[in-house]
Amino acid sequence: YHLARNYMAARKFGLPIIPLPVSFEDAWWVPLRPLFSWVERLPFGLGSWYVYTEMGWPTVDGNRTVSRLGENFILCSPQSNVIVTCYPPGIDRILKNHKNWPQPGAQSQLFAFYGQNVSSTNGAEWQRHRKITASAFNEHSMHQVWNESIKRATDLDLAGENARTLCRIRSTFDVLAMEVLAVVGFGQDTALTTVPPGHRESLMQSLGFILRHVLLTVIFNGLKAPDFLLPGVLRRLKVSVAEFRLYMEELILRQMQLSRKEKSQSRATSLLEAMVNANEAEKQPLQTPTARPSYLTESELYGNLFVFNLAGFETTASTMTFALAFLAAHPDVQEWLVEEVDRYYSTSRDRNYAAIYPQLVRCLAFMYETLRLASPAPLLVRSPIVSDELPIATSSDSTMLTVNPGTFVGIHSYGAHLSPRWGVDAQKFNPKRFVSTSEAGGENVVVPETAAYLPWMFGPRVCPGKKFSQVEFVAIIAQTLSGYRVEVLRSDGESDDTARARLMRALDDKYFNVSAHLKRPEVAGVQFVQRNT
Ligand code: HEM
Repeated sequence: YHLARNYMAARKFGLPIIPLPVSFEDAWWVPLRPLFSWVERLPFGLGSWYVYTEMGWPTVDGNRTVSRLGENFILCSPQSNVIVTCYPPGIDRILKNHKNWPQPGAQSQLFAFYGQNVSSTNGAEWQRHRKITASAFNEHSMHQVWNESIKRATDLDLAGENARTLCRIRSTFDVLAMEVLAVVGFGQDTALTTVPPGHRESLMQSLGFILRHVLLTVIFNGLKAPDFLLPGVLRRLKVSVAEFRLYMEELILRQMQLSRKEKSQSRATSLLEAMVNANEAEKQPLQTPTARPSYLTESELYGNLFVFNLAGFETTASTMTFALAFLAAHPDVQEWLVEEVDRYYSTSRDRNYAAIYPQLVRCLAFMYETLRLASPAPLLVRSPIVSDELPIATSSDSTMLTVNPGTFVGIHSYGAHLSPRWGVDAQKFNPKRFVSTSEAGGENVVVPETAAYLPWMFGPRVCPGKKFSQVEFVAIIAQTLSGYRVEVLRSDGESDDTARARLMRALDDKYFNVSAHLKRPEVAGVQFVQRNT
């Protein structure tokens, strides 16, 4: 009945409709979905709906559905209608008017199980969270990101462990990105992969397990059942959630002690310090909320700490994994990058951030292109508070669609990123598309005007870690390429071409879970070859 009702409503939009028996919004479907993967193999396309029933389906689908149905279509399920769009003027309209187009409830609460935070809130609440946390992302911390990333990349034993599967590349950069975040964001320089006294899991183990099972965490976190009644995965999840909370408690306690000791010294405020200070402000008596707009409650402190922990390393590690694989598969691009790295980075004595980072335009363009093809954020769902006119493209022309509150719009980043608007080579890896050269020969990163590009989103709610991730990525790439050539890992007797084709197939086979992951990262890899040998 609900499906029929929604289908009738969807028809009024005059867009192609994909009917679905279930939706990624159905909580009960989440744990059951893997059991139904056989549906996809049914004849006559009977199971073609299956791919759309997980939240990050564009990671798997790429722009296949867009090529078939156009830049706007509707996913119609018993739960709701989702108008999918990758039409640049439509995306612009939503992201630039974020106040009227918040994330709908269920999606926004996905990462709020430790408390409300900058990503789970909207309106004035969001502004409060954002002001406190974004203040720490200043040029001083970018210096730190640069130095720390170079140091950590130098410490990777690429000469010793020179052959790494993509699985190993991912775990290497999971840890590296987390280390950089821990030092710069939280002032913490401790081992993240060992289990310290008083703990049952390492920090990476507990965070990794929560993120792998994030939807189960959302659904079952509040469950008060005794352990012996829980299946193994939920028992382990309980441990990981408690363990990660303990890590956050220790971090906050250490920061409070440090703040007391260093009160008189003037130095830049770290992200953690800004959050702890805001929590201290909340505890001050006799202040009305209007008198202290900069405050975080205890649970909001934990909520934000968790969200920065996950947002700050997953996305970067995902990007690094795809980037190194693309690099290995495209030696010509690598040569082009090495030219820049040798000119500005390898020859510099002090590797000063302010002098060198702005010169590494090609390295940044390389990040842009990696994120165009392998975005960690495939579908951003929004819903208007008051009715709004959404520009859409139909098969014959462009027009406006009235979208009422309660209707969801899904911004399809893969559709936007792989659109023919990027040119005939839209499906190909080509970082040069992001570089413009001035008459004097200077190079700059530019996004082609006709296309929509939103790996970090844009508008007022753009990712606050955008520059953090750019500086980190460029530093790691420059440091790596200054010492190594990155090649495709070949099996015994395998030709270069066969190995490259195998690598590219592995890269095509991806799925979404918090960020982009490879389904079979163990079947291909890269090799680091020292450049001066
Ligand atoms: C390649 C790296 C990164 C990419 C592609 C990326 C992408 C994104 C995207 C698309 C969003 C919007 C999500 C949504 O609204 O649903 C977002 C939000 C966010 N990102 Fe990033 N991010 C990256 C790195 C980082 C880093 C390094 C940090 C922190 C150190 C960070 C912190 C955040 C936070 C806190 C939000 C929520 C902001 C808000 O809602 O106001 N991100 N990011």
